[in-house]
Amino acid sequence: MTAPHIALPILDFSLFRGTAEDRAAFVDDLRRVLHDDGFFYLSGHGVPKDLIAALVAASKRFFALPLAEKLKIEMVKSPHFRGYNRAGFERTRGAQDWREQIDFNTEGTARTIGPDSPGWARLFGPNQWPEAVPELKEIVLSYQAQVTAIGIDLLKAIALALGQPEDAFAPVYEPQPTQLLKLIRYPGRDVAQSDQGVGAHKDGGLITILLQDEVPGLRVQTVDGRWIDAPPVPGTFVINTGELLELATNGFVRADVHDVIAPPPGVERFSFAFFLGARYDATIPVLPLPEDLRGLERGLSVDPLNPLFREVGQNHLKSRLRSHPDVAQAHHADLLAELAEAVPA
Ligand SMILES: O=C(O)CCC(=O)C(=O)O
Ligand SMILES: [Fe+2]
Repeated sequence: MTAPHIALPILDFSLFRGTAEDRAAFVDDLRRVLHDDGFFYLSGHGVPKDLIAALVAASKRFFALPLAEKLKIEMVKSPHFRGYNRAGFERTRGAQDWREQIDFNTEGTARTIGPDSPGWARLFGPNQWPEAVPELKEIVLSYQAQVTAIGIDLLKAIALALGQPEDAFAPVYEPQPTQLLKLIRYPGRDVAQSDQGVGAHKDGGLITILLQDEVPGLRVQTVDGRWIDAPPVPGTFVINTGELLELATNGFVRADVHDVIAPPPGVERFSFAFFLGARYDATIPVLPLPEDLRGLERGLSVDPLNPLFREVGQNHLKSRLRSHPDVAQAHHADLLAELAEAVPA
């Protein structure tokens, strides 16, 4: 088998943590990549190999459990959109995604909800942890902490690349960013009822840190509309910028459309997607880019079927309600009515 062609750039994060000269070189490369590509591989990230191996192995143990065991933590039991979903139970633009997954977010306690609480206040709460794979909790919390630290460092590098002070994004993520982590298994095309592993979409947060196991399937749409493959490269993460960064930079930073094609019959694919997002009560400002970069802003592409809100909590809640109609019906029917008014079908 020949090695897959790697079309996306690879950046070495150890440079950003190195000498002043290395750091400046990393930031220069990053500026170009953010504008031209929106997606890149990150090597030299420093997350221990053992922790990654433990996460992959524990996740595979979970997905190999009998369905009844996995359903003990089914997402529909959680008003906070945490837990397990069977393949075909999540939707992108209304069409079924053929992947099973567990969603975790920042471990917390539910807020008391009153008539004046914003809808997004319902998103805070505890995760659901599988009793049958008890080690998963410690591994997930430790991995989540590691990728959060990388994401925050990357946001500092991005701020510098945009001619801002390195803490320019701190007001939207401090003291507690959202930390959505999805452990994902894509069954082969013998099980999937279409080739949609996950349908074409942009990620909604600030930055996504994706760990791929061994099977390819991720595709990215380039600025000229072509689709390119982003196969796994050992020792790297795939990084992509989300819609909040596109909003903050008036489109200087690309948030690329991407999808996942279901694997061939009999083959399963595993991936681990971490979405670092802003605080739910934050509003995304437009950064004052330096003159030379401002000339390269692309503006925002407005999709009437998927309006983007600068209010982070409202944005995130909208995407959760649409992706998980079963959870929405079971716990948030009142919010669905409001959403229908805001976004005509
Ligand atoms: O599984 C992957 O490789 C990517 C998943 C993805 O794009 C997402 O969950 O937003
Ligand atoms: Fe995505």
